[in-house]
Amino acid sequence: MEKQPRLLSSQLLLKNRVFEVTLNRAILAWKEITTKKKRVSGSIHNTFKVDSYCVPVSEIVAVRETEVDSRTKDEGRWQKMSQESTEGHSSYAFTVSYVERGRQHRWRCNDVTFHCSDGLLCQQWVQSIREQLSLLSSRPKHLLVYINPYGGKQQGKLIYEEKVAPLFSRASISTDVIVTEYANHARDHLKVDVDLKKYDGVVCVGGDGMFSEIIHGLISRTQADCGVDQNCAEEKLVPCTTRIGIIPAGSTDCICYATVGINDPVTSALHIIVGDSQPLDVCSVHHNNTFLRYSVSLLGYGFYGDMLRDSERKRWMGPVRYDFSGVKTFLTHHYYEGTVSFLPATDILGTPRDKSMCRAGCYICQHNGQLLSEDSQLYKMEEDISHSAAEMQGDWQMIRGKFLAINAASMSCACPRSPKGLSPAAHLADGTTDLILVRKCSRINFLRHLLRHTNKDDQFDLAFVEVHRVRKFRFTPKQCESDLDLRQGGAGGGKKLFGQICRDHPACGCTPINSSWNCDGEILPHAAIEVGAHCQLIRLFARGIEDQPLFEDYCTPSVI
Ligand SMILES: CCCCCCCCCCCCC/C=C/[C@@H](O)[C@H](CO)NC(=O)CCCCCCCCCCCCCCC
Ligand SMILES: Nc1ncnc2c1ncn2[C@@H]1O[C@H](COP(=O)(O)OP(=O)(O)OP(=O)(O)O)[C@@H](O)[C@H]1O
Ligand SMILES: [Ca+2]
Repeated sequence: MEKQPRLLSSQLLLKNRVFEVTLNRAILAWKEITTKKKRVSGSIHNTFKVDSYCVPVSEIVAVRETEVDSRTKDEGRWQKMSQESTEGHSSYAFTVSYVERGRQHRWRCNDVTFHCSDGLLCQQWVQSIREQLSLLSSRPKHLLVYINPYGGKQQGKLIYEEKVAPLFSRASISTDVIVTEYANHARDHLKVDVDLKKYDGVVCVGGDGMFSEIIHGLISRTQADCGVDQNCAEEKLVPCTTRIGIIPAGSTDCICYATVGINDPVTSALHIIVGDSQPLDVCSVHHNNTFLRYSVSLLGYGFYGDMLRDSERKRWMGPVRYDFSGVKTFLTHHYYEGTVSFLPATDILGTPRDKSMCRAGCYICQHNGQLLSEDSQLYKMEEDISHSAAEMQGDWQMIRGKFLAINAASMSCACPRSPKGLSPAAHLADGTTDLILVRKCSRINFLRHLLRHTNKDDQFDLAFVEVHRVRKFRFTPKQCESDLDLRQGGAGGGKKLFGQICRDHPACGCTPINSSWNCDGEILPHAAIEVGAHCQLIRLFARGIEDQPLFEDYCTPSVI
């Protein structure tokens, strides 16, 4: 690795011990060298114990001059250390706030205070660190915050005021805060009213439903500004440039959990402050060439759709509603007939059965997404051509059957209920979704499948379960299948008829013969849908789940 030139180096006091403190463009480091007496088989030896710590500049939250309490002044120590430097008998200090890693991907903001012998040196340190921080161009300075006061356990406002706002102000981030007054308030505000150029990002305090509002607002706004028609399922959507931060305060918080590794408000606030960026795939859902919704986590028909429909009536219960409705839906054991057709993603790295998972800096996402380089533009054009060629050649596969669940997971969907998620090897930004088909089976077998979401066993390694990594898929419930046959027989004309039958058929999407689609926690109004994955359409203030260190020394700043 290239060695960075030193910007500053001084001997400073920390907790009454002398440290050599150095700053370069990338790292703030401090190292203590003390002589200690050690008794070895009866005789005394002098040994050196070296305590060294370092913090990447990119993980420094802020630096400030600190008032030194006269009772704790380190004058005596300074005199011992150097007669010269303590001539004025005064002490000055500055405090650096930085990211400290805890267990299970938790981040905390920790402080370290260095004492200097003179005020000028202290100011020089503060100024130098601030200069380095100001060079970090990906950090947000001004944010628009939406708080859902009714999400999860209704703690959104409190969480923001007590845990997040103080960190933002320490990091000199200014905010405009809107507490939502009704459902879709944030979505509609973003769609039309907000001057997005004023902000470096949008933050939502709430759950997956609140996040969904934000992405609907931002994506629709971006398409409208660029003249893209969302109703056309074949349109290539324009990526949103405004990054989104999620402060988890919902019931499932799966998007936060799967992109950060934990649903913890302080951890998420710190990822926003350091200016992380994680692209995310988005699926568009259409019915009969009409746009319905976007999905980033789960599109689930059958089990998860029925569970959601039941749980909506129990909102008053808070997050446990999902467990009640989950057990009830499990006991009901409904299956649904229909046809799933899908376009497998054959030209990419990775499969849903991989043992390795999507992690921070994921190579598979980078490769499959071919981020923003000139090559990638070329690649994308070729890719588009080859996709449409594949579609025309009829690489679509079709499965007709009776299903307990049809799930499309565009990310792992890891959450506290299932830390590995619905599709553990799914990728956040590879431009695909994992289509999981659970065929009709006995209750006990379905329970085995569900239980495997919570332990190390493979939930796909069962005869009645199959999983495909796809770019697009369609579902047609049995009641609309006659139309599907027509559609395959004749190109354009069939499409019109498909819509006709679906709309006129009383059983389509609204009677108990069919299930409903759970689209990131919202019920869709139609059972017959057409889904397409859009690679890296949005960006979050996150970095993906970090690999855990091999040895469990979680006490950052990292000990060198
Ligand atoms: C025996 C224990 C089995 C546990 C199986 C747990 C599997 C959990 C998989 C979670 C997947 C979450 C996907 C995320 C979806 C979000 O876009 C959406 C919006 O927030 N959340 C939900 O739809 C809310 C989803 C909430 C899912 C709760 C499912 C609870 C199932 C309970 C089944 C119990 C059977 C017991 C039989 C005696
Ligand atoms: N002021 C408000 N009043 C009523 N509903 C609101 C308000 N603001 C937002 N909402 C709606 O509340 C719904 C649920 O919110 P949210 O996602 O924050 O919590 P949750 O459903 O408990 O959590 P999760 O989505 O993680 O399961 C969202 O669909 C959102 O549209
Ligand atoms: Ca994906």
